[in-house]
Amino acid sequence: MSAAVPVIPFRASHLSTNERELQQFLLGLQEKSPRKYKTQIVSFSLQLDPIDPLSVLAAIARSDRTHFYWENAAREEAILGFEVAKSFSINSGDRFAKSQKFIEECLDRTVRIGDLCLPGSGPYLFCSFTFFESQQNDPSPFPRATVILPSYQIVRQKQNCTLVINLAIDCDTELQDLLRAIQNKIKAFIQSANNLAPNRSSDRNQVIKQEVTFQSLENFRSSVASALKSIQEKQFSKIVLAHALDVTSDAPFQVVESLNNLRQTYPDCYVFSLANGRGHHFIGASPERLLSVRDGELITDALAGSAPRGKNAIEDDRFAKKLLRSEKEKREHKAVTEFIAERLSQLGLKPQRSPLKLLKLSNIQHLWTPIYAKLPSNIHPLEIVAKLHPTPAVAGVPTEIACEQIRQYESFNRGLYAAPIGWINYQGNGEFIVGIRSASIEKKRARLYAGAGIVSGSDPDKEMAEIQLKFQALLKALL
Ligand SMILES: C=C(O[C@@H]1C=C(C(=O)O)C=C[C@H]1O)C(=O)O
Repeated sequence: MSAAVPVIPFRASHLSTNERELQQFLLGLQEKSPRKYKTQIVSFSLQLDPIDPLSVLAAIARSDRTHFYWENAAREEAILGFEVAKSFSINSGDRFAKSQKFIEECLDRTVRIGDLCLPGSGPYLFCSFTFFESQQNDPSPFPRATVILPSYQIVRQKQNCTLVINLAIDCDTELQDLLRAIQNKIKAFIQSANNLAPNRSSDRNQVIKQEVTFQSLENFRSSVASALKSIQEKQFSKIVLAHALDVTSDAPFQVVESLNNLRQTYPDCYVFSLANGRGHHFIGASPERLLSVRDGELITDALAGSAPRGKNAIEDDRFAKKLLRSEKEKREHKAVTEFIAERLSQLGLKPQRSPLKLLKLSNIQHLWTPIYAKLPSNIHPLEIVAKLHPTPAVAGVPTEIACEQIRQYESFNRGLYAAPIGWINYQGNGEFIVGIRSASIEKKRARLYAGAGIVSGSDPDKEMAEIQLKFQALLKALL
């Protein structure tokens, strides 16, 4: 559907002055509504004075409100979507193809108005998928596939902010009431979104830390030892085993404060939060990009092989050199690069690998190979997600056997841990990360996840130290 352009209040602060024109436009749309769809969507992009989307989240967050938050502090990019204009979720098979169909249909029924030259303008659809297509243990609070077109979306790119309002309109929609309600809501969240303080209450930190014991990690160590035996017997060559750490606090966890901590400590990671509107959150700071598509350029990261950061530059350099030279770590890493390159080639793409480098985060460093490819417009980002997930960075080699074994070894449901989470916009650009370094949160309870890749030559004690390091970093951010 082509984008019609009415008289437009391009700035959110001027919305009320142009209310009548906007209402006329929507009325015309309502009257001429094509019969193909009962409900049409109007996606309205406006310039917003610079605002921190996390402070808007602080202002609007409520346990019954769905949201999607995404930030890469180093790139000075943040995206917030909240409330639901249109959504799709399934718990059955073929989830990537069905999600793609929903997105295509949703965009087909959307009329885009406003200033579409603004960065981050037009509708974005937010997606999450569980690690496994079928869940065995307790059901996850997040379905196996969820796609949401939010009612409100704020995108910040450096100092530019864009507000997108997505309105679902059918012949019964009372336009005047709808427009008034929107204006009141926008006024309210802009007014109450103050800058966030740079955080941290050390008392709370104490409370949580005291309750956490790492005893259960013994099970992790014995799983690693047993997996190593199977690797020796050549049942598989790599497996990524994870552990879930349950933490309770005497007060509800503060999601926005935790996100604020995460973005300050991990500016190079993707900080994210998903709220399902029923009190469950999934948050984290992931260093691993499953894919990024911008104007026909695809980037995906092979990230596997780890070492701690040193206490000073000399020690750090020693750890880095050891990591870059380690045959075992390089084997673990190669399993991922080869898998990604092969899967992209199966889609007819020509992947180009960058030379091996290090990704240094504040607590850990990883072997990292960015992989690039030109992406023709007939390949949807979700087709790539379907092809790549799960990579050997979070599952193993061969994939199917590793996944079967993961189910045997891990007594918890992975849910969204290590699973694809991301967004796709109307231009076909999008980004997905792998949901690692993450926690699911419900009121006073949090479940933290951490995993490590096991190959021949892995040492159970070192793998245990690696996941302990990952847990400690997350615990610190949760306050
Ligand atoms: C599985 C996780 O991380 C993965 C495992 C890594 C490793 O074992 O070296 C490194 C990066 C990630 O691909 C996790 O953090 O939970």
